[in-house]
Amino acid sequence: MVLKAELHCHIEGAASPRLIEEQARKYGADVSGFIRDGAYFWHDFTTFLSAYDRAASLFRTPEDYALLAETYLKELAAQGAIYAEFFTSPDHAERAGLSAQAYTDSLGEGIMRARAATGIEARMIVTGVRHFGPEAVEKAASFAARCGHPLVTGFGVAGDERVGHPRDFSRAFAIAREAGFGITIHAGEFAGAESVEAALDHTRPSRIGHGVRAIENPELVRRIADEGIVLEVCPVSNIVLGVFPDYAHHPLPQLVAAGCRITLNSDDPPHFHTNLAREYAVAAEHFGLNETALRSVTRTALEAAFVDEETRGRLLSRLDAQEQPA
Ligand SMILES: Nc1ncnc2[nH]cnc12
Ligand SMILES: [Zn+2]
Repeated sequence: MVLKAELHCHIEGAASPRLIEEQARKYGADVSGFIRDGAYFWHDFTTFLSAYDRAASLFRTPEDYALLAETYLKELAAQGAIYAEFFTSPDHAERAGLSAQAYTDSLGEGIMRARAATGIEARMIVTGVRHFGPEAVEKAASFAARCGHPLVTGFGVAGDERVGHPRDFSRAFAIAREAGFGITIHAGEFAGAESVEAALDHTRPSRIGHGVRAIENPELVRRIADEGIVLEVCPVSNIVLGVFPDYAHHPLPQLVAAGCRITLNSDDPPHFHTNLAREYAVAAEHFGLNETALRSVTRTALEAAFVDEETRGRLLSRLDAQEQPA
């Protein structure tokens, strides 16, 4: 099995419907508005985001979050992943009544449990939510900068790309860069190439969440390739959310052919009926990536990971060891 790595997954979006139903029973909440017959139920990006918010509201204690992170990472390790970064959202935790610090510490506890059980290495990317506004995003960046958690190594922005403009978040990203965090921003998913270009210009990320609609502007694709910006591509998410009509129209092969560095990610796995193994299988089946190409996707993820060089070295040699014929 090809060793894998995931850089783009929202921890609240990784909660299975079953876990949400358990939480709903625990807190006496009604989830019939967004879960039916054991599956998430929404019909577009806006109703997906509201299902996401409602699911997130059912994680209210440190143990809830530790269990969520531990469960997600153990499942990932079982799919052959040796490394994972996931997006955290202090805003969602605070809206559920938990402090950002307690939230982050308990997710960190889940990471340690999963690492003890499976060896998987994981880090957290604190994110601001675009449609919660610039002040909220700046607050998330300031929290990340002062939280001092050793497993928080990145800052990003997610949420509704149709709201606001990257220039609104340049101060938040300056705070995060100042603190030495890796920088990634969602762009080029529900807005076009101009949104990706603005994200590059105003937030200077080393990675872009999705970024796939950069394909609309060949100049921009060349810039991404030349600058070595890594695209956190989420193929199944893009099809299920209707960013592209089908895999035949997904630009991943063109982006790779143009020299862009890409990784494969599940984004919000149970919402899109996917997981990391499925993303790799889709890339093999629909984009013609053979085992060597899939392994180089994992290598790109490890090279682009927001992780210390010693850990990066250890992960890369695990990948290389798999390459040597037994
Ligand atoms: N695919 C996505 N795009 C933007 N924000 C998100 N939050 C969770 N999943 C997301
Ligand atoms: Zn995402």
